[in-house]
Amino acid sequence: MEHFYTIQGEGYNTGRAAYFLRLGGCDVGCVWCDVKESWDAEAHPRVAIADMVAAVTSYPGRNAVITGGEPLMHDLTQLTSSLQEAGCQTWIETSGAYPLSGRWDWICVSPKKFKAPLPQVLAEAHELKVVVFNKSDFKWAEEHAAQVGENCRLYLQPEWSKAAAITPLIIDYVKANPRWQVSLQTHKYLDIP
Ligand SMILES: C[S@@+](CC[C@H](N)C(=O)[O-])C[C@H]1O[C@@H](n2cnc3c(N)ncnc32)[C@H](O)[C@@H]1O
Ligand SMILES: Nc1nc2[nH]cc(C(=O)O)c2c(=O)[nH]1
Ligand code: SF4
Ligand SMILES: [Mg+2]
Repeated sequence: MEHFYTIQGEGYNTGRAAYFLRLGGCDVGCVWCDVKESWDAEAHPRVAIADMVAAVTSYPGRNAVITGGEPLMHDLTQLTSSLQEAGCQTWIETSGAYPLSGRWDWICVSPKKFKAPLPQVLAEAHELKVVVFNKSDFKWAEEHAAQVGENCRLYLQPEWSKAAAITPLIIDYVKANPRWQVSLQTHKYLDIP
């Protein structure tokens, strides 16, 4: 759908330069999704893997973030192999609703109520990033934290349109439950892509 070189704004790798490859197509249907224009895969042109890799390596950073849309609706085996052969780290942003394909250096799973994550994907996550939309989401976050591996990092991220009200609740929750960390969509505060 689009690709751009920027700073990873969210989660464990916040602040690091990364090239984002946003793949079209998602049927998860989050009411608050901040990229609804990505949902219809047919609305976006197909791009050859070699061209994606060339775009990534035309910048000095060597971190490639595959996001979407829901990137695991595509078979990512060839794309991730090609990126790694070109010397890139492969990071994914996924809801976990589809089976994992591809080879990954960092897997961020952001589970959704609208289409449940698969247990196998949660088990592989390096990072669990739960978007908090209302108070009941803290309990829901804990239910998913029980399904990840013991070294998985745990993040709570305010839903953007409710950030003013929700961020103070997240701060209190993390102070009381310190295995969780705060994740903000820092690129939106920085006004970068
Ligand atoms: C647009 S999604 C694309 C990748 C994948 N479909 C997913 O949901 O993880 C990228 C990240 O943005 C988060 N996100 C989307 N809309 C958001 C919003 N309104 N506020 C906060 N985070 C949001 C998602 O939870 C996910 O972690
Ligand atoms: N800067 C920046 N960081 C991000 N982290 C996850 C994003 C995404 O939409 O997947 C995203 C994004 O869209 N921009
Ligand atoms: S799974 Fe990701 S891309 Fe799909 S609707 Fe939800 S936030 Fe948007
Ligand atoms: Mg985004």
